[in-house]
Order: sequence, then structure tokens, then C-alpha cells
Amino acid sequence: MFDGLFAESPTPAPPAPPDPVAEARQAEVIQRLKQVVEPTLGNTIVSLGMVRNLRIVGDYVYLRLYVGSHQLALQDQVEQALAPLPWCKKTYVQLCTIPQVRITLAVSSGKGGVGKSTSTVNLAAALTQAGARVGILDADIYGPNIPQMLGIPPSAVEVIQTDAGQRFRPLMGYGIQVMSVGLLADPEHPLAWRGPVLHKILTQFLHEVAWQDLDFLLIDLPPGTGDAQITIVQESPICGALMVTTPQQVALSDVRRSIQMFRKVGVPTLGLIENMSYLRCGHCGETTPIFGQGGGRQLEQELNIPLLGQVPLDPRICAGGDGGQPLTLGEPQSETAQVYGQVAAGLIQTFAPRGAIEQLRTAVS
Ligand SMILES: Nc1ncnc2c1ncn2[C@@H]1O[C@H](COP(=O)(O)OP(=O)(O)OP(=O)(O)O)[C@@H](O)[C@H]1O
Repeated sequence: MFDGLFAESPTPAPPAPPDPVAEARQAEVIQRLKQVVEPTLGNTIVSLGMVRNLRIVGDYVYLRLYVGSHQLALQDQVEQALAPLPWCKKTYVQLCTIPQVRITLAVSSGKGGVGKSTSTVNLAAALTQAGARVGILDADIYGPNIPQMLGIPPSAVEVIQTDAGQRFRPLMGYGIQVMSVGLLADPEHPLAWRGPVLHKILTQFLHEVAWQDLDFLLIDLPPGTGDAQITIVQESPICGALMVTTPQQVALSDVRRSIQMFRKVGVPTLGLIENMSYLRCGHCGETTPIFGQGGGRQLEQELNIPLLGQVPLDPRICAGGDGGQPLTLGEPQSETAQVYGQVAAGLIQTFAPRGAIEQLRTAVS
């Protein structure tokens, strides 16, 4: 599906000729999997993109099931749903999950510099204020600056021994657990991983962090749709993506491409965050659309993806990023903080519809 995923890998084998029996069986399997419903979201595991890499080999079914730590029971339900298939001798379900993480969301952008990392930290802060336990995986190999934005001083990554083996211990900023690719590299040198090495490091990074009981893990992706993004999206149980954009028309084609990348791997885009939407005059309150207007609304209508919030251009957000305290925490009553608060409330509402994160946690334990 993704030509050139591994820039340095050998030429792939030609595709196998179509096998009508396997194709009919695959359709039958998908039909049955569509009967398995994720109870919180009230949607099928197929629509939610939780089933991937489905293969039928003879009388055997192989699939990967991407779940949060509160959804492990779905494995049994999948096996039960496929058990009545008369031809199926065995179903092999590979459970793909991040230990101690319930909801994994990707924060993405079509291009760099639109405020993706800023949105990630402020959204994480807003979710924390709402009572959720939150972590950020800073996977932006081109600009890993989340620790700095949360006031975490440069530190060496500590490796700890757990029951599951050696793991990286997350750092902590304002109650938010953080792990960053930037911590794995020499701060004076850019991250210059390529091809299979990049794939291996990112895969290890995704699976070998000792997160502590998270409701939400936000993955700050690198901008665009390159190898790194695809590896992360394919290898992690991402429930959905949040797309950060500016209102500019030039940013829209990049955003469309990113959304297509998520669609190809079956990850839904949950919504758009339009950043730098307008500048509000501190004296008269009038708003000026410095970077154009209407981009978020246009994408919302064209792609049927909700516009979750419009964040103003706000010098304090910049100061908050540089100073290591997200504006959402420093000035929670500000217009900007309120936008992130609304987006956070929407996420909690979606993933814990009874309205209380505590209930989400109780349901898990
Ligand atoms: N709403 C805003 N108002 C004012 N400044 C902002 C706003 N959002 C982001 N910025 C500033 O814009 C710059 C880029 O933001 P940020 O690093 O979050 O972008 P990014 O999309 O993550 O970039 P990259 O792709 O390079 O990682 C930062 O200096 C940040 O403080």
C-alpha cells in the first residue's frame, strides 16, 4: 500500500495473483467482524479502524487488533465472532496495544510550523485540568521540543527494569507524562535516522515506554506524510487523529494528503484544530484574520471532518511555549485556553460518554 515505506529495503516481490476463495472468505470474515461493537464508542471495530493486516491463508485467519488497555476483552469477542465459520481452523489475533494506555490519539499537521506541538501541549494541559491522566509521546523527529514547552530541563532518559523487561521512564511536567525522541539523541546534532533504522527506533520507542495508567496518550507526529509518520500510525493503536492547520489555502492540500494517509491505514480523523485563526485587538476586541480565513470550515464541509476549535493568534501562547508553561495552565480563563478546554471536553465526551473521566477509569479497572 505504501510504496517506498522503507527507502533502503530490497525491491518488493510482485503481488500474488487474486485467489477467489481467499477473497470470498475475507469478505465473510469482515462481515462477521462488523458485528463486534466497541461499547463506549458504539461503533464496530471495523469502522473504528481497530482491525488491520487481515489475511486469510488457507483455512487460517490472521489479523492485528489495535486496542486500548481497557479494550482487551475485544480479542475474545473477535474469536467468538469468527468461530462459527465452517472453514476456519484457527484465528490468530495479534493484540496491538500500549500497556497502561487507554486512548491513543495522533496530533498531526500537513506542514511544519502551524502549531502542532503547541496544540499538543495545550490540549494535554486542558485534558489534565479536566481530570484525565495524560501522556505525550513526542515523535516529531524534525523538531522534538515538547519537554522544553513543558518546562522539563534537558535530562538523560532513565531505563528501568519492569516485569515486561527494560523500559524508558517518562519524564513529568505539570502532571503530564512525557517521552521525546529528542531525549534519545545528542542535543547538538539533528536526528538523522533513515529507512529501516528509523523504523526500528520508532517502533521500539512506541512500545518501550513505562507509561503509568494513562487515559489519553497524545502522539505529536512529525509534519507531513513520510516514512516516520507511516511507521508510527501503522505500529500504534491510534483511535483517531487530530489535524492542526492554519486558515491559509496553501496549507489545505497538505492537510488533505495527511488525512488520506490516515484513511489508508484505517485511522479516522476525529477533527480539525485551526490555529492562528485570527488576532483579537486588545483595545476594541475586533478580530483580524491575519493568515486568511475559512480554511478549516472549507475542509470541514469538503471532507466531512468537524472543526473542533479555532485558536487565535496569541503572543502569550508563544511566550508560554518558550517559557515552559502552557498558556492553558498559566491563564486558564483566556480565550485561547477556553478553545483548548472545549476540544478537551469534546474528546472526553466522545471517549467517556457518561461525561466523567473517573467513570472511564473505574470501567477499566
Ligand atoms: N496560536 C498561536 N499564536 C501565536 N504563536 C503561536 C500560536 N501557535 C503556535 N505559535 C508559535 O508558532 C511557532 C511554531 O509552533 P509549533 O512549534 O507548535 O509548530 P509545529 O507545527 O509543531 O512545528 P514543527 O512542525 O516544526 O514541529 C512557535 O514559536 C509557537 O510558539
